Amino acid sequence: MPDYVLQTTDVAIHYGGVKALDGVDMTLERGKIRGLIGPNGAGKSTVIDAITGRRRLTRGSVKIKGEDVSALGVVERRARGLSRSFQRTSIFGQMPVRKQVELAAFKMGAPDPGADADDVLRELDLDELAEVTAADLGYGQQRRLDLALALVGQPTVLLLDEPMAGLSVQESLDLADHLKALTQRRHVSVLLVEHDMDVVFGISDVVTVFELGRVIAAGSPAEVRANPRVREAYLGSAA
Ligand SMILES: Nc1ncnc2c1ncn2[C@@H]1O[C@H](COP(=O)(O)OP(=O)(O)OP(=O)(O)O)[C@@H](O)[C@H]1O
Repeated sequence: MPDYVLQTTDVAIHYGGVKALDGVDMTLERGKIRGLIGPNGAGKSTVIDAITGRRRLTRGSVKIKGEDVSALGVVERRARGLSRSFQRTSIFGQMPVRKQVELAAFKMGAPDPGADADDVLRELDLDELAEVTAADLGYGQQRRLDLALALVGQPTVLLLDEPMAGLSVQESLDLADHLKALTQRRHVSVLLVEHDMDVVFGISDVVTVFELGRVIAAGSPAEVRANPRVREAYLGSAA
């Protein structure tokens, strides 16, 4: 049986009459990247909130490493190896880069927060900026700092909500390369919500396509690209 670090079964989140999610089955294998795509309002961010425990499920279950965590809160799920980044940056402007990464590592329970911070900063090419105040970083560097904050503490599963938002093409490709290398080196599994299709199809092992709160396709990037329903609903004839 595959080694699933994450599994959602029949997950539904309804807001009154709005079915933000309705019957989502999804898995994530260890060390793999699953890209989540779909039009605005399809339910991608809600899936992340369902997994982290930020939103209560109307129906269904979420498992981390085989354990049903549906009844657990955000902090308890974090302690089980779940980490996330946000669409909007979560950095503290006036604190130097290394200090806040070390603080995040400490909060995540890393045995040696300083060493963990140094490791992650090196892997993301931020080590030379360690003493710079975060507010003085360029936007692309701030997005890398966001990723560093989510990566410390050796999470098992990383949930990334539009990590490339606002980056130039070159910056996106650069961050994508780092992300791919990091998942392999750190054996972390990633759920990646991202509108940049070149990034999603370039680095994901598997891709899930959402529409109106439901999964309309899932498979390898090549399978998803070739799926007629996906081409019609989302990618357009040029895909
Ligand atoms: N708190 C809420 N109350 C009511 N409806 C909500 C709430 N949060 C989300 N929704 C609705 O749920 C649906 C899914 O929203 P969600 O933000 O998950 O989509 P998304 O795929 O992440 O979109 P985007 O790509 O624009 O970020 C939308 O119809 C949205 O309006």
